Amino acid sequence: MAIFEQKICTRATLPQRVADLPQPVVLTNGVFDILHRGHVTYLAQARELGASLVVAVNTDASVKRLGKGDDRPLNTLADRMAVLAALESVSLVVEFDEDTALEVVQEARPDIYAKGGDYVMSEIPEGKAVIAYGGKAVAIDFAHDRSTTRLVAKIRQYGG
Ligand SMILES: Nc1ncnc2c1ncn2[C@@H]1O[C@H](COP(=O)(O)OP(=O)(O)OP(=O)(O)O)[C@@H](O)[C@H]1O
Ligand SMILES: O=P(O)(O)O[C@@H]1O[C@H]([C@H](O)CO)[C@@H](O)[C@H](O)[C@@H]1O
Repeated sequence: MAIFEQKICTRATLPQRVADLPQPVVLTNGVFDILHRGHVTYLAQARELGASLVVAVNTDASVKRLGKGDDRPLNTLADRMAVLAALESVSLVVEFDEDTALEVVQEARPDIYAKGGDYVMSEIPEGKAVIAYGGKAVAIDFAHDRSTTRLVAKIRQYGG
């Protein structure tokens, strides 16, 4: 196992692993199917909001329920988590199988919850939960116009 894979933790150990991190802790969540420049810039900015960054990653079954396409995710949960764990900005990676990361937020109780600017914090369950217990919810503006879905379409167009 590569050393960075030690950043991957189970749901059962999440509260203790979060408590052991340098504080304050930022948490975000998402699919992160094919990592692109938008993602890595966004993750670096999220990490800068605090001293540690936890990334909660959708399981393959929960990605299917999001309706991004029958063939998504292209990368398995294990691969998506390993790639995220290898990033300098990321402190801890955990999976979640629910439709939203609300329960993960409630278990980890981060000081700050971050999401890309395509979400309105006061409208999503994770954002509402963090605000309710006195934490901060931050929407980070897109610095680069990129998307995994568009990358996949481009590869298919030129892939023959
Ligand atoms: N270009 C971008 N700039 C900044 N943040 C982004 C960008 N693309 C996605 N994000 C953020 O990264 C997280 C994971 O996004 P996601 O995996 O849905 O990326 P995506 O490229 O939009 O994927 P898809 O095209 O499959 O929907 C989300 O919090 C989202 O807000
Ligand atoms: O990568 P995505 O599609 O931005 O990630 C989704 O974010 C949703 C968001 O947190 C609003 O609740 C979440 O519900 C969904 O499970 C994906 O993580």
